[in-house]
Order: sequence, then C-alpha cells, then structure tokens
Amino acid sequence: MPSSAEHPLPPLTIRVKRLPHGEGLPLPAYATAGAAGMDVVAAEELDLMPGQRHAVATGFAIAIPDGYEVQVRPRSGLALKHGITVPNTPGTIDSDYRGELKVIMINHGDAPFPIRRGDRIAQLVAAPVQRADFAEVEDLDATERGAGGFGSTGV
Ligand SMILES: O=c1ccn([C@H]2C[C@H](O)[C@@H](COP(=O)(O)OP(=O)(O)OP(=O)(O)O)O2)c(=O)[nH]1
Repeated sequence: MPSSAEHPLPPLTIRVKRLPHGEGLPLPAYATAGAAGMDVVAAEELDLMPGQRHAVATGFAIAIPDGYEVQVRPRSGLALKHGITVPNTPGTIDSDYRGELKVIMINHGDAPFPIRRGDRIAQLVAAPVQRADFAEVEDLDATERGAGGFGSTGV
C-alpha cells in the first residue's frame, strides 16, 4: 500500500482566480498528506444565528477541468462541537461555473456562531463525474429486491 504521501493519482489542476475581497487569504489546501478535502476559509465575517443559513463568501472563483466537479462538504469538528454544517452537502461546483465559490452554512446549534475572515469553514473534494444517458424501455429486468426499499429489509 502506498503511504498517503505517495498518492497514486496525479493531482488535478484547477485554475483559481482570487477576487478583490479574497486578497491575503490562503487558497484551499490539504491539511495533511492523506486529507481528502482541501480546507476552505471564509472571506467575510458574520455571526450565524441559531437556525440561520448564509452563503459564505470565499473570495475566489475556479475553473474545474471538464469531466470533474468539486464537492463542498462540512467539517466534522464544526458539526460536532457547534452544530454548524452545510445543508446542501455535498454542494456541487459545476465545471462550467465561473462565479464566486460560496459555502452555504447553517447553524443547527443553540448559540450564535462567529465566522471570521480566514476561519476554515468547510472542505472541498475534487471528484470525477460519470455522465449518463437514459435509455427508455418498456420493462426493467427483475431483481431480488424488486420495488422494496426504504427499510424493506428490516432494521
Ligand atoms: O455550495 C455551493 C453550491 C453551488 N455553488 C455554485 C456552483 C454551482 O456550479 C452553482 C449552481 O449550483 P447548483 O447546481 O447546486 O444550484 P441550483 O440550485 O441547481 O442552481 P442553478 O440553476 O444555478 O444550477 O452554484 C456554490 O458556490 N456553492
């Protein structure tokens, strides 16, 4: 098994454009050699009130290569300690999106949560996208599961 420092796949290069309000902030980066997600920091300040949602500015825009996406995921520490999460997780950044990347955050906790410029608020995971076509048919092949779902196999 390769160690995490010898990742088997070459890195994907994503072009990034810093926006004026992103000046001076670190770009998304992996915290450890084996981290799946790049920590992304806030480019604005607010106190997120209990129950409040906000699309937090990151101060940059990206151009993802065709065939890939970037997923916006919560940080488990913020979720566990403060109830702060990403309601649309995994947020989808399309390869043709050129606007500012924003992190939608919600406060499920019971106290206001301060977001300060430079705070690590979420993580970004780059992933390949399998596109699909639908082929319309009259009948689908039979399976053991059939139409059973939503707990049909028991607890
Ligand atoms: O957490 C997110 C989710 C999305 N986006 C941006 C990038 C994405 O490419 C675009 C559209 O996202 P999505 O397809 O999820 O939004 P939609 O509600 O379907 O809107 P649209 O009609 O613009 O596609 O918004 C973000 O910056 N952060």
